[in-house]
Amino acid sequence: MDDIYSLWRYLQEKFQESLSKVSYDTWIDSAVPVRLTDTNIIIEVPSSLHKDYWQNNLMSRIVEGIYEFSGKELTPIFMIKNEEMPDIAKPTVKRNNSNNNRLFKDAQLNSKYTFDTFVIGKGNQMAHAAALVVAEEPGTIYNPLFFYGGVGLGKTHLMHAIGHQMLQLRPTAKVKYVSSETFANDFINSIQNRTQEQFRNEYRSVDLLMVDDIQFFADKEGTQEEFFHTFNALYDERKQIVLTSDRLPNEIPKLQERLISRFAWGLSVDITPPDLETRIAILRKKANSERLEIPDDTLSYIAGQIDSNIRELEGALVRVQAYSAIQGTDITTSLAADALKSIMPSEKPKALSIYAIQQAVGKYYHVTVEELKGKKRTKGIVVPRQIAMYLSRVMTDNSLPKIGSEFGGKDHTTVIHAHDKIALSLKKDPVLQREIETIQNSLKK
Ligand SMILES: Nc1ncnc2c1ncn2[C@@H]1O[C@H](COP(=O)(O)OP(=O)(O)OP(=O)(O)O)[C@@H](O)[C@H]1O
Repeated sequence: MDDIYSLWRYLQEKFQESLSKVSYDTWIDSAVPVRLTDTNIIIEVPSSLHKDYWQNNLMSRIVEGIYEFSGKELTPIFMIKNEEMPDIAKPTVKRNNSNNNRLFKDAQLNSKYTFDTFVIGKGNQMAHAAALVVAEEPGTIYNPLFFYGGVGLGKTHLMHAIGHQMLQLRPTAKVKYVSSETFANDFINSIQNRTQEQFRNEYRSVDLLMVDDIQFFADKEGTQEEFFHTFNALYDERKQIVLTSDRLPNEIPKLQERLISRFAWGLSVDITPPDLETRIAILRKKANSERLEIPDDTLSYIAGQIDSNIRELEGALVRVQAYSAIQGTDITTSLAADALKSIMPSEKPKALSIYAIQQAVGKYYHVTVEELKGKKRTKGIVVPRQIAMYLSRVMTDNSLPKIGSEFGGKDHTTVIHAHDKIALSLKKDPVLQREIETIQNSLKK
């Protein structure tokens, strides 16, 4: 047989003809042929999700392609990047989807949030791949699909992309996207207006239900109850459910156990902040779509300034664009530096107040600022209080006694103790790390 590369090129062409561009880019482009033996071809893929997809959906086509090219029957073995070579896992059993023949236009999708406009990077590769699987094979493999991660990292974008892709493949599908607040409001209105049946018909007849930011279900007992039944009805019918949150279900305070366990039935994928290359690629794509001429070094400069939140990154580009329009000059790195000067975070943002930190921590852990400042020593309050003290110490320039006094007149040694305790826990507790990162990001918004 010719070498592995000619074979691979042949397979690539074959897949290029038969797959959509986004599928090709996701599955084929990310795969690397590693070795050819008498009986196998070994292919490296980026994640277990890619491996599953290959095994479930592309297996017969690749075997066929190899046979066409070489006349040999080889079995592909998929190896996950950076992992030891695995056995061939058994493909997941697929179920059939029931048909739906209503045309549904009111999906509430943002036309800009598609797979085409989504830039894939290390932090979102797995989430993107899972999103594509779900759009193409709703209700079968990953149900529910749960995205979690910090603010402005593309969770909503991916959800909408799933909706668009599914409607493109099945124009009659009924797709519904709502924020968790909309779900809660619709439910409450249906009680007030005695239209509960209509509400249930609406939510339980969709093929794809996407609910954004479900951390806001915390504290809403009745809504959780209703969502539980909506979830069950859809799941039993093998309809796809996609959810997002800023944290994992078991980290959402006051979320019912039975919901937590159901959310774990499917796949939970986190989205982490993009690295520099991805940030540059996002800016470049955005600049191209807006037909902006921006030199590469300027894009790198902007991407280097804003590192945690893509929404802010886009905001920076808009700012630079506006600045250049006002000045009537081209966009250059020095112009970008001038435009962004006032929004650049300093080492320690001095404007941040202890009160703002108390509010952010209180909101996250569902305790009041009064409780944070009070003396109650229950665990649900003590830890958030210590976190708020810790953040006041590291994110502001306030003195220890000043911080103590802002926490209901506590001694400065209490603040030192809180700081040291949280700093120590942070070293070994990834959950706490993520929680604190989320709070810090919300303070930078
Ligand atoms: N990988 C990406 N490629 C291109 N644009 C992206 C990407 N990720 C995010 N964006 C853009 O960043 C902005 C913020 O993304 P999005 O609203 O999806 O974030 P989010 O994670 O849902 O945030 P929140 O938690 O605040 O709801 C959007 O304009 C989105 O299009």
